[in-house]
Amino acid sequence: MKKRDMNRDWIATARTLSEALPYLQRYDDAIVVIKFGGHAMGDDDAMETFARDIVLMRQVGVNPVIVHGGGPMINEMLDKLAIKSEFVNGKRVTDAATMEVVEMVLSGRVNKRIVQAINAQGGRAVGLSGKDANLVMCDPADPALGFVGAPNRIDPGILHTLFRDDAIPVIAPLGAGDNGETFNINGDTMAGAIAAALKADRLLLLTDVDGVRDASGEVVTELTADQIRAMTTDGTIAGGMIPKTETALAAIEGGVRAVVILDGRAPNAPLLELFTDHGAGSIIRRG
Ligand SMILES: Nc1ncnc2c1ncn2[C@@H]1O[C@H](COP(=O)(O)OP(=O)(O)O)[C@@H](O)[C@H]1O
Ligand SMILES: CC(=O)N[C@@H](CCC(=O)OP(=O)(O)O)C(=O)O
Repeated sequence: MKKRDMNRDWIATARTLSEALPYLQRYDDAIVVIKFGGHAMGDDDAMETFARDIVLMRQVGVNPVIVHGGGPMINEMLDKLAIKSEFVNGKRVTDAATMEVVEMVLSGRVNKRIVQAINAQGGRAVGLSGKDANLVMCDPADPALGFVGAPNRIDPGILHTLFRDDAIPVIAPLGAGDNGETFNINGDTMAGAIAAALKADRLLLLTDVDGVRDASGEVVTELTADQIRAMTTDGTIAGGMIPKTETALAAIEGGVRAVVILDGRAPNAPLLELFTDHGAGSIIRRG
């Protein structure tokens, strides 16, 4: 069995504290940005487990930052309102009416659900979007996509303030434009941009597969930038995995130490990744 695939259930393994200590020390005061995608969110039990993991991370000295998605929840609300929606290269074409719904669902329902789940586990989560404290300013990504934003200026000051106050930032992927517009940002893009601005120690992209798979379907546990480019060119990396691997490369380029693509539905996935030798998913390292 490959190292990173081994025994996923770390909690059940009943490690002794002395075994766990080196990992805890390694991540003391580390900044770990976690992208929590709509497909990874699952039911209330999955949300509770995720929230418990995040609170534990904070308790052992990590500074977690959650950047969430919510694509499926936006789709559901657009359907109810009979607003049609389409994606181009993994990004939602966003007109003014769609933008209103996107903001309502992400900043309202999804953001507050995560905040509440973390706080119910004893954490101090604070919900915000890229519009708060000028965290993320955007340019239009592409005129054909409407109000889809490309982050151009990030001011992570508010996040450092929250770290000092023992709070856990939970960020909805929206940004502000220079002319008062609201922009919709792909969750992976947002997480990568924030991780780069913070020069994070780790960016965890939680998704609904156990890592990046090769042509034979095996998870590649360690990936290089060259491998990613080759696998994208030959079509092995496709669909929703393209924005993730692109985000990973951009984040590494921007100063993030390592990016991991892993299954957010697996119990305790973020803890397994940080606090075991075998880790979880596919890792892309800087340098
Ligand atoms: N090489 C690959 N390895 C793993 N998943 C891949 C690969 N190529 C494409 N995919 C697809 O990418 C999906 C993950 O992207 P997406 O559905 O957008 O995730 P999320 O909603 O979590 O952001 C996987 O479920 C899988 O169908
Ligand atoms: C521009 C763009 O596509 N924005 C996304 C934002 C939410 C998101 O990224 O959600 P997941 O991570 O759950 O896919 C959208 O409108 O769906």
